[in-house]
Amino acid sequence: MRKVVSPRPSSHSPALLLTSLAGLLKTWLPEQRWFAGKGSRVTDLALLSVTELHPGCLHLLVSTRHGADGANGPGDCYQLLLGVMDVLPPRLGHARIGRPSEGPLAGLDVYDALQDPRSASLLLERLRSPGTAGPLRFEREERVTIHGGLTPRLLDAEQSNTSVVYGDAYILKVFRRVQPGVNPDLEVPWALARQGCGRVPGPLAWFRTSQPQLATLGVLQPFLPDAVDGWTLALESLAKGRAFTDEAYELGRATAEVHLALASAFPLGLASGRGNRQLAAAMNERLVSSSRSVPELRPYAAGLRSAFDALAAQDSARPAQRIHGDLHLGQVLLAGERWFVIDFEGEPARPIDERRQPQPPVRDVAGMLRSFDYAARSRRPWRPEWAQRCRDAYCAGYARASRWDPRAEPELLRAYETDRAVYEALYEARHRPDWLPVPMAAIARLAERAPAPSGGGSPKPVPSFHTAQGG
Ligand SMILES: Nc1ncnc2c1ncn2[C@@H]1O[C@H](COP(=O)(O)OP(=O)(O)O)[C@@H](O)[C@H]1O
Ligand SMILES: O=P(O)(O)O[C@H]1O[C@H](CO)[C@@H](O[C@H]2O[C@H](CO)[C@@H](O)[C@H](O)[C@H]2O)[C@H](O)[C@H]1O
Repeated sequence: MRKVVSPRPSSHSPALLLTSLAGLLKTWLPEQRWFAGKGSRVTDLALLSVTELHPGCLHLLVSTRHGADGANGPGDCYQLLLGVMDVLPPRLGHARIGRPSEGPLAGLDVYDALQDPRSASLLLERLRSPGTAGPLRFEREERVTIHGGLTPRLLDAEQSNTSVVYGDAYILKVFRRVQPGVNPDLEVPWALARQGCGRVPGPLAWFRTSQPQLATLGVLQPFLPDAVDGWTLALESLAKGRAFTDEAYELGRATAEVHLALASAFPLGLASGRGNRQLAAAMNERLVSSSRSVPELRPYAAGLRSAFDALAAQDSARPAQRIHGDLHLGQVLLAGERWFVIDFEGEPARPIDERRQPQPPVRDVAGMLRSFDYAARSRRPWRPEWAQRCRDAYCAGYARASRWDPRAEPELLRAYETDRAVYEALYEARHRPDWLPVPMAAIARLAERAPAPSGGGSPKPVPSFHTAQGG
């Protein structure tokens, strides 16, 4: 008979458990979408904490170094929930990580417990009743009812984290790459909910660890059951040859409303401390460090720098505030006729302290403008005019709600779009190498192009994503 095995962490030291798990995890981790080291070998792996969540389910924080980091890189921390059984039933076959040949778990099946409905349900129960488990602490909003007994399903989305949907009521995002500090995806929606901002689903419950340092591990939010994300809608509009300008306009308005709420909820930045020269210098530094990992960027470095130089040459200092930090079409959901903004984590590769710094809101605007370009370029025929119309509508909607039209400052937009495209090139090289041609097409254009007065202009044709892939 199959049985659930309970490898009690108290009886097996992390060092001993590692003898069972190191080999398996070194193979499994690089295959995961959320692992920041696609295609490179995990060179070092250590267990930072091990907690038994329930019999047969271990909560692990592991630190890894992979080939792309180099042997002396800082390493990354990942959150894993591992199930252990003597024989995995076929219904969980897809979740199998492997069977260790040595150590305390030798001969047992180890699997990704988030894909096991039983473990996912028990996690919801933990979140419903505040308390601790070793270094883990589960907390929740006191004033809301969180229902139990809902059927869990793993979200089948291309994600940086792993999300479980319970019934049609809640969505739990389990952060995979964990960094010390309060995750902005808890901090920001929590603060916006207190502002009464109706554009963001507010957190209902969350869990964190105190070891090896304080870090947010997961957030439960209301699930918007009929919502469709902006990326899906944009691709649909392209496929059907439909305009997306009404949606883009409303999205611009929603972005500006969220920015206004963020400006009230958090302290504003010192504009003088983030003058244009400093902003441009930081962008240039990111270009230099990204070019180390993405050699494809190197031929364009001088041209890209000219975008940052143009920003540095401007006199006015930039007002700064908390922003979304990684705004794109996949981070907005249309429910009925209303846009919601989700995923305030910021750019997941950056340190949390940096992501929490006030920034000029144009950074989010640039992220969304780049996203229209991504959508237009992700299928054939490439539709630059579709992206241009979306840009104009989005900026007009933004101007309507905020009284600032991003198109009025083309140098500013070019610098921020360039910075975003450099980030995207690094992101794609690490996570989805097949997609690298998409930001690279923009890199080629931004490196050559002086900004057009409307912030638009006809980009030079470059191979589309599918052409680049040979599709
Ligand atoms: N509150 C929600 N209601 C409905 N769907 C959601 C909600 N939050 C997230 N999603 C879905 O989950 C996907 C991934 O969420 P996201 O927070 O962007 O995770 P990640 O950071 O892992 O990419 C979204 O694209 C969306 O489809
Ligand atoms: O996982 P997150 O949503 O936190 O964001 C990361 O992954 C995104 C891809 O899923 C990536 O976005 C890039 O690709 C999108 C299309 O898949 C496109 O809409 C965005 O404009 C483009 O930046 C994002 O950069 C990354 O942080």
